[in-house]
Amino acid sequence: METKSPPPCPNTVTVRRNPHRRARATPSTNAPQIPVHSPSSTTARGIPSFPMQDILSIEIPQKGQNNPQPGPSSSSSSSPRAVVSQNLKVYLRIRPLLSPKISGRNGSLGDQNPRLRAKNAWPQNPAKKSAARDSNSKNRNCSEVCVVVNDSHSVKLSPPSAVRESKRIKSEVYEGFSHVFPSESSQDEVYQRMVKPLVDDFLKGKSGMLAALGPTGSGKTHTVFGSPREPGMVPLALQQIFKQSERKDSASSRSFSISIFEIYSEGGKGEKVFDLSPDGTELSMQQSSIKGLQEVVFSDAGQAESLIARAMLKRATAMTNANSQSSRSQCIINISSVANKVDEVHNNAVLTIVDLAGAERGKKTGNRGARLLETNFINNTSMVFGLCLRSLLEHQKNPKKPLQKHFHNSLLTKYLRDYLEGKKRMALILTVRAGEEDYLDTSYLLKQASPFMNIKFNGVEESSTMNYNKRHFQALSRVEQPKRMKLSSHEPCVLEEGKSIGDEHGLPEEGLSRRSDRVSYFLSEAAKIYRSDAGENATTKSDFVDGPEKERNHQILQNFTKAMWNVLKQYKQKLKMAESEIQSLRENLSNEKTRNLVLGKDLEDLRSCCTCPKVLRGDASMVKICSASKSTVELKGLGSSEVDKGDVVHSSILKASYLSGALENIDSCPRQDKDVFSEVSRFGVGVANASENSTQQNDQISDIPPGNRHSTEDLQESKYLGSQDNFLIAHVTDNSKYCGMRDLDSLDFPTSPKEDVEFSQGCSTFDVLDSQPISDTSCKDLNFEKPSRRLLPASSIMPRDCSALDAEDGIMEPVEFLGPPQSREEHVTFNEECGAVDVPDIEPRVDSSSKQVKPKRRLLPASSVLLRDFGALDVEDDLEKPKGNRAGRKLAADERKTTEGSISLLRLLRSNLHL
Ligand SMILES: Nc1ncnc2c1ncn2[C@@H]1O[C@H](COP(=O)(O)OP(=O)(O)OP(=O)(O)O)[C@@H](O)[C@H]1O
Repeated sequence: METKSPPPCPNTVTVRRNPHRRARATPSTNAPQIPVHSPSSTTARGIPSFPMQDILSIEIPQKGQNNPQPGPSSSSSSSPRAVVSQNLKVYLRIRPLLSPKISGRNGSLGDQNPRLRAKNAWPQNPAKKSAARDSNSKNRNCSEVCVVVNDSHSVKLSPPSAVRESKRIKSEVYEGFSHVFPSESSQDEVYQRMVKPLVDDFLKGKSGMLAALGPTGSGKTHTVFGSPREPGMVPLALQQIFKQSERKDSASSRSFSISIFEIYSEGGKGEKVFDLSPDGTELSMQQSSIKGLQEVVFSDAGQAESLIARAMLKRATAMTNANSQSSRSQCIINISSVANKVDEVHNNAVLTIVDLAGAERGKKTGNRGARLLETNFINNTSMVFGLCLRSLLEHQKNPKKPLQKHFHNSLLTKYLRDYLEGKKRMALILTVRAGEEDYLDTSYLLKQASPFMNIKFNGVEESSTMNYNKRHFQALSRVEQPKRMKLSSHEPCVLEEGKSIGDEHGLPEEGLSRRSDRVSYFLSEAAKIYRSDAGENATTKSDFVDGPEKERNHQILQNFTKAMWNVLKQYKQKLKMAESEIQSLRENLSNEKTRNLVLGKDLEDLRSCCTCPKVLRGDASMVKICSASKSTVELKGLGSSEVDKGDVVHSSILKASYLSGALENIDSCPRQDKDVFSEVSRFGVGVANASENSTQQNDQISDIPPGNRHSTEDLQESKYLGSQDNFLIAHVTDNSKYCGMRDLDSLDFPTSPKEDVEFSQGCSTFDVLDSQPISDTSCKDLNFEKPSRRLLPASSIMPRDCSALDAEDGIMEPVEFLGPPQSREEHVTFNEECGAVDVPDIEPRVDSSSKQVKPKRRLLPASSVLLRDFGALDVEDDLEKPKGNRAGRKLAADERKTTEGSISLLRLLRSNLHL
């Protein structure tokens, strides 16, 4: 280093990259020495100039910006709060101009060696020679060095005189560097200031990255890897890592792994990733991670260094005019901490060091062909790298400006995406050569990279810590996974655990259902989580969080746990309530069962006491007799086709449907139905049959027992007014004396359990199910004696006048069957005055259990109206009409014909009754 100040350069212009600062306070007495090369120094030789630059840099701490004071302490970032708004650290290292000795070693730089130049110089006139020597020595001082260190944070870049004069380019000052390492800086000094803080952080569990940028031959590889005599940052870092690790007791001794790979474009044909570790092969990249990358675990620095040395031998290099051993690839080294049970808190931190291939200019390197294509790849990667950082900077300046996705454009930037997007902390080391001929490269690099020092890592530390904690938690979860599975698969263990918690909190443990066990399990899990979280936080936060924050986190966790506990308590309360509800329901059920048994017994007793005919026993038939006032009386009767089963009360009364069908099939009917038929037959009433097979039925009338036969033999006409399922049939007998209840003889008894017969006005209650034939025309309370019979209240209000059922008068009530006996309730309606009997739809059915019940009850008001004045009807005409819809399928049509049928029926009645 020269001790003389250079002559003042009149054209010097200071370019400020950072905003101007205010005047500073009085400089401290121990201010750093003014750099001897300071161009701003206009003072006389020997008098140091005012250390303005240094003072400015000392007092420039901006809000939210880390103090760029040199020294390990400034960047140690021991306090995470100081790191939160840290700026990107950009260091600058100036490669020394090669001494003759060194230049001899490096032939490619021979042109820089004055001695070699002198050697190759043409023989000159001694006078001229001495003049030239003087001139050269003067110019060399100025032109040989284009970069001059202003202070530890700034440099002055001076263009070569030729360029300065021709292009009027002025000197520029680049400031704001975290530290400028002058050419005489040793590797160790660089390490101490630049890398040691990163390694310290790494050992504390924080990831970090250092990338070396610079033109080819500027000393990146030298800085990163060094040489055996001058080990670089990687070997020094490894040494520190193991030194620090060895200092700790054996219990906490940690192991580390190294992965080293390169991204290379062979002949510029496309990027490839090669694993540089022993036995490493070509790799592929997925997203931002490299698949199959070997991580070599090592236990001492020596192993690691030998691994690095072997990797360097594998790395792609080539000789160029600028560098005899120029790197042709981007090399990435990852040093990772390996999981250790004792020291889990430091897991997952990665220290990444990147040695980029130096930007090249073809003119300078002399590369051609494939080598030139490599140059393109190298320059492209450098450019993309710079674009990513520039985009990040612009995004930070103006958040509205989206972060560009430049990282997609190269594998290196893809891999380093998190760093290039400001998600992880990184540092840059710019290497430059100070030679005159390096001015353009140096200028380009400084212009490109100096703004990067304004990149901030706001909140990165926090997020880093969070990510770290998250990863740590995930790692713990992964570790704990088998344990939990084991617990869940071995329920006794879980319950035991829950038991202890239950004991602790007074939880019930006995007599609880499986749900309660689960609650206990959840409680125990919650307690476990709480305990593990509390422990984890205790260990994790102790490293990163100071008192108040720790206290706050503790509060949060405590509150969360309280809330969770409350929820669990509520759940327990609900569970208890549900259990008591279940208990009461169970009690109710048992009560009901007992009651049911008693009732069943009573029923049995009643049945055994019952003396009425079987048909009546247990039946729940109903007869509804409508009065003029529409009051209905229901007679419940009796007889159950399912008596034997004892569970369904089968009702049966009058079923004026499928008499024929029933008769024909009477033998196949259930016993009780047969009884019904026989009972009904005593009424001796001819009734219509609505079944489709009426012809057949009529043919088989002869099969009817004599006691019943008269009712069907007297059939003069059977008119089908309904379909198979819904019909109205009128039967008229010659015997005008058949009337009222006698007519019911011909009704088909439904097998449905419950049937109603409604009588119109004038009918009293009558119990159809008397075993005796009804001879009394008075329908007053047709009360058939039977123990199980129940009269509905309506019966009491029934009119006593049952003129409509005057059997003496032989008034045959039209009987309407309005539907199949689907229903267990059927109605026979006797219309007012003339007592039209409206019987609900009855379907011919032999087996009562085979069909669904479908009540269809139809009252035909039109019929009753007509009945009042049926003298006006032309009965004869209707007698000529067809006998009904035998097809019986057109339900709707049949229903429409009901009125018609009624009319016909009335006509028939009229003719029969000689009205
Ligand atoms: N600070 C330094 N002190 C002594 N020698 C150095 C220094 N920096 C670089 N050199 C030497 O300069 C030569 C080129 O350096 P190096 O290979 O590290 O450059 P580079 O930037 O990696 O170039 P490339 O990008 O082409 O790989 C090497 O021989 C190296 O030993």
